[in-house]
Amino acid sequence: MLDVILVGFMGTGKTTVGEVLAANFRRPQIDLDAEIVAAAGKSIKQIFADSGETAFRQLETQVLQQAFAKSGILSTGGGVVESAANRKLLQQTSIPVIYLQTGPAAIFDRLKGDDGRPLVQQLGQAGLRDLWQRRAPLYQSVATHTVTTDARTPLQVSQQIQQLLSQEVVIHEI
Ligand SMILES: Nc1ncnc2c1ncn2[C@@H]1O[C@H](COP(=O)(O)OP(=O)(O)O)[C@@H](O)[C@H]1O
Ligand SMILES: O=C(O)C1=C[C@@H](OP(=O)(O)O)[C@@H](O)[C@H](O)C1
Ligand SMILES: [Mg+2]
Repeated sequence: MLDVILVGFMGTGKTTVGEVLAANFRRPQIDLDAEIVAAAGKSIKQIFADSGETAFRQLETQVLQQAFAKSGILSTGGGVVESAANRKLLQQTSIPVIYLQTGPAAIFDRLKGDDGRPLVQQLGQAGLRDLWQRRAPLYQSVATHTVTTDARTPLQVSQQIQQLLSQEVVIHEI
């Protein structure tokens, strides 16, 4: 069974924090982007270039569905909430869904030199901000908890998630 699912915009730290949590809990990390790359046999940039975003989203939904049969820490990609079917899966699960929330300025700062995210290049800073505004309520709609990351290191974010998860267990035990 999955322990926790991380959602949030690009650059909020889902992959990095997922790695820390996986190491701390001694659990596997499942990163949807890595699963997509493995399934397609090419990079995300190349999938977007060869087949377009729609094809990428289809693969993303497939690997999300498959991930629910696995164990560990699930790091999603920022666009996973674009699909209503994906949102339904995330809303219906009993697994905690943590929204890593970071403001657009900090996100752009983290990603401006990044070459692996096609949408960062396509949209630029203003376009990313618009996408952030449009997606923010979608992340809220699937999340059981929200953790802000602007002024926190990945280690601090992980510690806060661990604290939330330990409270979660206590609540279930009561
Ligand atoms: N809390 C944080 N503070 C500062 N930089 C961060 C933080 N979390 C992640 N980063 C950096 O932001 C970039 C994107 O992180 P990543 O984990 O790939 O995000 P995501 O998977 O959400 O897109 C990386 O360079 C990472 O080191
Ligand atoms: O937000 C998005 O639409 C995307 C986010 C990326 O994952 P990260 O959120 O891990 O960067 C990756 O799936 C792809 O570049 C598209
Ligand atoms: Mg990631």
